[in-house]
Amino acid sequence: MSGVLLTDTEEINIAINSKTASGKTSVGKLIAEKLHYQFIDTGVFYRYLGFKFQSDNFKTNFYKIIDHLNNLKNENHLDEINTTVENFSKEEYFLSGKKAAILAENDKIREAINSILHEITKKKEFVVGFEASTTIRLR
Ligand SMILES: Nc1ncnc2c1ncn2[C@@H]1O[C@H](COP(=O)(O)OP(=O)(O)OP(=O)(O)O)[C@@H](O)[C@H]1O
Ligand SMILES: Nc1ccn([C@H]2C[C@H](O)[C@@H](COP(=O)(O)O)O2)c(=O)n1
Repeated sequence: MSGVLLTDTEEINIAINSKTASGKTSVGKLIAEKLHYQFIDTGVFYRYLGFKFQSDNFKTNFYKIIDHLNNLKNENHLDEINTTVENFSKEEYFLSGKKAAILAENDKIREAINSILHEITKKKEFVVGFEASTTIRLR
C-alpha cells in the first residue's frame, strides 16, 4: 500500500476496494480510527437488506425493497444498519449473506445502494470498503 499525505484542511473519502475476506474491514477500521474518519462496510447494506426481506419474494417485492432503500439515504440510518448486522447470530449472518448475494446481482438494487453511499459520503471523511466487483466512484 502506498502512503497518503493529508493536510488538516483536506476533506476526502478513502475507498478500499478488494475481494471478499481480504481484510477491507480490518484495515478500513484502523485507518478510520487513525484519521478520525467514519468507516462504512458496504456489505452491511446488502446483508441488512437480505435479512430484512429474507422471506419476501424478490420479484414481487422489488419496488418495496427499492422504496425501503430510498428511505435510507441518510447518515442517521447507518448506526441502525451497522447495529442490526453486528447483532446477527451466526445463522442470520449466513442466511443474510445468501440473500444479499442474490440482491447484489440486481442492477437497480446496486444503483440504489450506490446512490445511498453517494449521499452519505458527500460530507467526506469516510473510509469505505467495497467488494472488488462493485466499486463505485465516490464524489
Ligand atoms: N492482516 C491479517 N492477517 C490475518 N488475518 C486477517 C488480517 N486482516 C484480516 N484478517 C481476518 O480475515 C477475515 C476477513 O477480514 P475482514 O472482515 O477485514 O475482510 P473483508 O474484506 O472486510 O471481508 P468481507 O468482504 O467479507 O466484508 C477476518 O476474520 C479477519 O480477522
Ligand atoms: N459493495 C458490495 C458489498 C457487498 N456485496 C455483496 C457481496 C456479498 O454477496 C454480500 C455481502 O457482502 P460481505 O458482507 O460479505 O462483504 O453483498 C456487493 O455486491 N457489493
